[in-house]
Amino acid sequence: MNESVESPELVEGLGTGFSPEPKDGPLLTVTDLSVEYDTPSGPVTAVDHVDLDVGAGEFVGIVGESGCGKSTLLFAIAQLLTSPARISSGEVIFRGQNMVTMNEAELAPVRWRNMSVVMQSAMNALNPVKKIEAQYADAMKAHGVRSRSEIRERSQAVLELVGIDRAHLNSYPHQLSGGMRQRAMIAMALLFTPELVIMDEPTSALDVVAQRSLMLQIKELQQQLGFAVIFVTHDMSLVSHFSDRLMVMYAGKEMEFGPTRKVFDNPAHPYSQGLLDAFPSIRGERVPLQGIPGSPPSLSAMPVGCRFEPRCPLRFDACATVPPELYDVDGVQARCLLHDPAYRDHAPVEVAK
Ligand SMILES: Nc1ncnc2c1ncn2[C@@H]1O[C@H](COP(=O)(O)OP(=O)(O)OP(=O)(O)O)[C@@H](O)[C@H]1O
Repeated sequence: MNESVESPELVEGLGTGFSPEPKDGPLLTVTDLSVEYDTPSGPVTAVDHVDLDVGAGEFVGIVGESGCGKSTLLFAIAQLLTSPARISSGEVIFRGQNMVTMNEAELAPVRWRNMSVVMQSAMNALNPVKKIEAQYADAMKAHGVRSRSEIRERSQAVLELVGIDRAHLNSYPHQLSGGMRQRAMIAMALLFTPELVIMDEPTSALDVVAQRSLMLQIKELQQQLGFAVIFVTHDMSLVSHFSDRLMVMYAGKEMEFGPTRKVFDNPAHPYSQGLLDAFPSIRGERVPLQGIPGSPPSLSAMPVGCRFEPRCPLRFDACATVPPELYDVDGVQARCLLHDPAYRDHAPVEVAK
């Protein structure tokens, strides 16, 4: 968690919607959350009984390969799922209220004001035929801000907060560079200084240099304004220096969840280790990269034991039949039988190449 959070009142033009006092308990508690997609051959489970908590001002990263359910989880948290997806179990308690049982009218004031979402691509999220200022104004009007001077003042403040000159309020999205567009979209998510900003790979369309600079800026804003972040990415090294805690997802389940440093320094799950080996580190020595052989299972044909078993270099017989629980490994939760006292001393079998 961030220990030195400045009051957002210090940021000119942004004064409301955020309370810097620590709250009792987590800001967000997700319990037993499952999401199903209805398909012609029956429902498939993309998010499978996931638990997650996020504290006020905390930065939580969610990593995993494509298709492991990260975006579906984010959309389920923000109550933005649309058919054929639906929440089939669980709760999303945000600021003491269960968002799963709230209707659209109840959710509307919470979204943006208290919780906002930054999508993968600004080109898809921003309206290409409207100037930035008009898009910010629409968002504020939809949340009851009527004063033109307040709208202008806030729009300028958030844009400058992300390092873009206020003159660009007059620009169309295509007149901005890719990095600026992503920044403009993040600025839009900060119009009401929410307590939680949910980010779905906001840097994925950028080159490595722009990616790094946007990450630094997100972290800086987070520390300045004190909001919590859930940040989804497939690139584990990207969140390594920014997140307080890290959740590693695979095939709809959390495989490992704990303080980022611990997960990086000593991954408790072979899948986390595989992800770490698959991406170059932003800093540090150069080592040959290794991918994880094979691909994630199909949602309609999940392995009965551990979902990672078919690809796991440390698998042993029981992994094929016994679904692992989450085990506590020195303050990190890991879903791997290697940490079950009954199997801990089990010798891994040789993996067929
Ligand atoms: N409309 C749909 N119908 C059926 N299955 C779907 C549908 N949309 C997504 N899925 C499946 O849900 C699973 C989770 O997808 P999701 O997009 O949440 O994964 P992700 O980890 O965010 O991937 P990415 O990094 O590529 O965005 C995938 O297996 C995907 O094929």
